[in-house]
Amino acid sequence: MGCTASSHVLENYGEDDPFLQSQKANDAIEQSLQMGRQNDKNEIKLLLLGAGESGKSTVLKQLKLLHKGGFTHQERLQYSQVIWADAIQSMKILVIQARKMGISLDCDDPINKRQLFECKRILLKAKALDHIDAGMAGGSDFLNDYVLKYSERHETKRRVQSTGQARAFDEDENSLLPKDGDRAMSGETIIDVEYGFARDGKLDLQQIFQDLDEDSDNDHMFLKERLREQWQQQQLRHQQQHISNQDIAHAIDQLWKNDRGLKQCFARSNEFQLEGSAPYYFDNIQKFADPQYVCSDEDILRGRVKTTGITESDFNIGSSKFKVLDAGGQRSERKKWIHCFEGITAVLFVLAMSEYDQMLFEDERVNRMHESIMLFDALLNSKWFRDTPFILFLNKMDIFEEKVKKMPIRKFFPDYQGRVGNSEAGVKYFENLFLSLNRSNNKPIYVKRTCATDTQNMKFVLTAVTDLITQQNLKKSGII
Ligand SMILES: Nc1nc2c(ncn2[C@@H]2O[C@H](COP(=O)(O)OP(=O)(O)OP(=O)(O)O)[C@@H](O)[C@H]2O)c(=O)[nH]1
Ligand SMILES: [Mg+2]
Repeated sequence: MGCTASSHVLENYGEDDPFLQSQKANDAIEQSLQMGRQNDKNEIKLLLLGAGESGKSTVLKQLKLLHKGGFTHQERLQYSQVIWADAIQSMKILVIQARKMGISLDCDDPINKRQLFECKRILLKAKALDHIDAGMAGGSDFLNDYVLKYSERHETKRRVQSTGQARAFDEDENSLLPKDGDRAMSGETIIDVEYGFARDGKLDLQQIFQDLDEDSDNDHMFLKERLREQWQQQQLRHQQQHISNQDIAHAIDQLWKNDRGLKQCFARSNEFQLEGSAPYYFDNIQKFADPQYVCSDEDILRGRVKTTGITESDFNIGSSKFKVLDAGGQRSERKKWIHCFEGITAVLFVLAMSEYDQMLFEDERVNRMHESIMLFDALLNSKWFRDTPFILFLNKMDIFEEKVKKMPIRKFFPDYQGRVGNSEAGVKYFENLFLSLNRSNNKPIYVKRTCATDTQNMKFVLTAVTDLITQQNLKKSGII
């Protein structure tokens, strides 16, 4: 109506009349709004969902490699810091867990395995934060995550932070309000208990002892003892020889290659929390030790930076515009999911197939595969996605295929009838289990087997998936 009326009225005005000028401006704005609405309608919104560590961000990284020319220099520098710190901490975890599990280590033998004993001494003395640029690694986000991951003291906190419920996500808007367990860690004293670091990088042992003394938990006796040792060591610290990155890399390399106990411990790493890419870090430890090292594409795909919140990335794929939303998958992140549920063209659910024998990082009482089943069920049958197609990525197939040879699926899923070691039977079992959760007759689920760290595999899969979604979208909007 505005258009006809205004063109009729306009005939009575000269070109430079202020009224005419303002009408023209209004028309232009209206036209651009309409175009915007049209573009929004044509834009494909793809939402990446799944449990923490399943590989969502790795899928997004592959999309960036395929359609955005790859990673920035800044990202490459960030990952070289993060990976070096994770490599040091992951090897320490193996030593500590081996002791907890009663596995005897070659490196604990100062007489017959003198060299390995010395390597272990160097490793345990090294403080990862001393050897990286924490600012470049991601600043306070990195430090928060680091403490949560590597302080024994935070095992219970992880659970509290995750809200402790087996809930998938909050369908109820009211439940989006912060709860007791949601307190951000940033307001608290951040101390890496094991290595005695306060947030500002200074040792705050007095505070640590105070915290531990208040805590009557006997589990902390071991920790207290270790802290006392650390404290004594700190007194000597300035007189001690500086440990170089090369010393640490050499120690990790030797321990990884030659300590039989550490190998046994690694074989049981489903019983504790260890970075999935730790073997990759250890195999390539020399390059990560170089402070000038700039990460390759493969390093970035293997590296792990937990997603906090929801990130949006735009891609032009063929003649379509894609907006890809990547959501953090850990429990504490899921309350944010509901904010991006509207107007989604397709949900891409990433499942880590290899994690059928592992427990959640957020709650070590819960099996990761069970968590994914519960999550997929809740999302697939939610009111938000009644008419939304789902794509299910059976991810981490490379690890799964190796793992099924040694770790029987039936141990964790008693109704599994397939042969031990038969990966095809295992994949079919989990695929059918997930497909059986679909309570709608007309909602398609497309399944793809993936190894998100493999660029060749992902190029093939992602091309097929983006083609499929584009076709579906064109059909839905009546264009074809
Ligand atoms: N071997 C192997 N590693 C994988 C695969 N997919 C992902 N990873 C690794 O798994 C780790 C976690 O991957 P992310 O992509 O960060 O997981 P995420 O789902 O985004 O995790 P959140 O952000 O916490 O929700 C990274 O170290 C990846 O390199 C895979 O198919 N094979
Ligand atoms: Mg992520």
